[in-house]
Amino acid sequence: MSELPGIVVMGASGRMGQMLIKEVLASDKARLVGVLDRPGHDWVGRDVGECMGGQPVGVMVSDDALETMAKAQAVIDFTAPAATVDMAEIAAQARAVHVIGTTGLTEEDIEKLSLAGRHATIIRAGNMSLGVNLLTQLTKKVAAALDEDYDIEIIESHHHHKVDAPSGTALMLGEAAAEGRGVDLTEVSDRGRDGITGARKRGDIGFHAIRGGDIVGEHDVLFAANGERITLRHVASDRTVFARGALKAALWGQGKKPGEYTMLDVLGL
Ligand SMILES: NC(=O)C1=CN([C@@H]2O[C@H](COP(=O)(O)OP(=O)(O)OC[C@H]3O[C@@H](n4cnc5c(N)ncnc54)[C@H](O)[C@@H]3O)[C@@H](O)[C@H]2O)C=CC1
Ligand SMILES: O=C(O)C1=N[C@H](C(=O)O)C[C@H](O)C1
Repeated sequence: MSELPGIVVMGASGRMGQMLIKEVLASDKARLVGVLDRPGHDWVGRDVGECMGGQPVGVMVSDDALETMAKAQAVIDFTAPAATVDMAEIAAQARAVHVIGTTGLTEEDIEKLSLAGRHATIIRAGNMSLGVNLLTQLTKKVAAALDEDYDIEIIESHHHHKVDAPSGTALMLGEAAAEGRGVDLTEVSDRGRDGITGARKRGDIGFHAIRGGDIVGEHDVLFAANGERITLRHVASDRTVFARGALKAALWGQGKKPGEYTMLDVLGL
């Protein structure tokens, strides 16, 4: 039997699920041992290679997470909040690393994941790309160097299918800016202004979401003062950057102690 870590991909039919399956199948460091989709999905029971329009790969789409996870060393999960919270318990039971890319999680969801993280290895990030994780560090540094004369606004753009706002990445960047400034994001966050809002409050961090077409993911962090502006920008033009990061996280997590980790840990940033 192969010694390579066995990976399960959750949300097989999704935009990210399909990217992840291709990434794992192409890897010489991991093997695809299972794929999951939600009960009732028409891919369930069929070979995932064929579902994706190619040759069979010998891995059937399942809706039975418990059974599928028994073979796995890691599960990569880019699905929806309720599915991710349910999977956290199953991954912990299976002693598999749980790599979470799902965004739109509530505080309550995050608390449940933290409970699971007491006895499981969880790696979670609203964006798994190297570029965005580096950008969080740059954002923190710039925010620390500038005072509140510089208004911080985070502008994100995504495809028209995206269901959550602000994006997970925008929230990561907001957290980084707040940390750099030494403030609590929940106290300064100003989301999507509309109507007679009054003048901008000094020290606020603003969030704005654009949704349209097939935009993969674009994020600007604007520092605007009287007389000058700085913009830090990341543009993702291909979802492979997220899939590559997620697989790296699944491999990095092998043998790590239970706990909650981020891509900063994985990338050593
Ligand atoms: N952290 C990161 O780097 C990135 C995160 N994302 C996030 O990943 C998530 C998914 O994004 P997309 O692939 O664009 O969405 P999508 O809607 O194309 O795919 C979601 C998939 O999850 C499946 N699913 C739903 N409930 C399930 C369950 N109980 N069990 C198994 N599968 C289930 C759906 O059937 C679907 O195949 C979103 O939250 C998105 O924001 C997306 C890209 C990058
Ligand atoms: O839903 C998406 O597509 C993306 N979601 C993540 C987010 O919410 O930031 C990451 C990336 O921007 C694509």
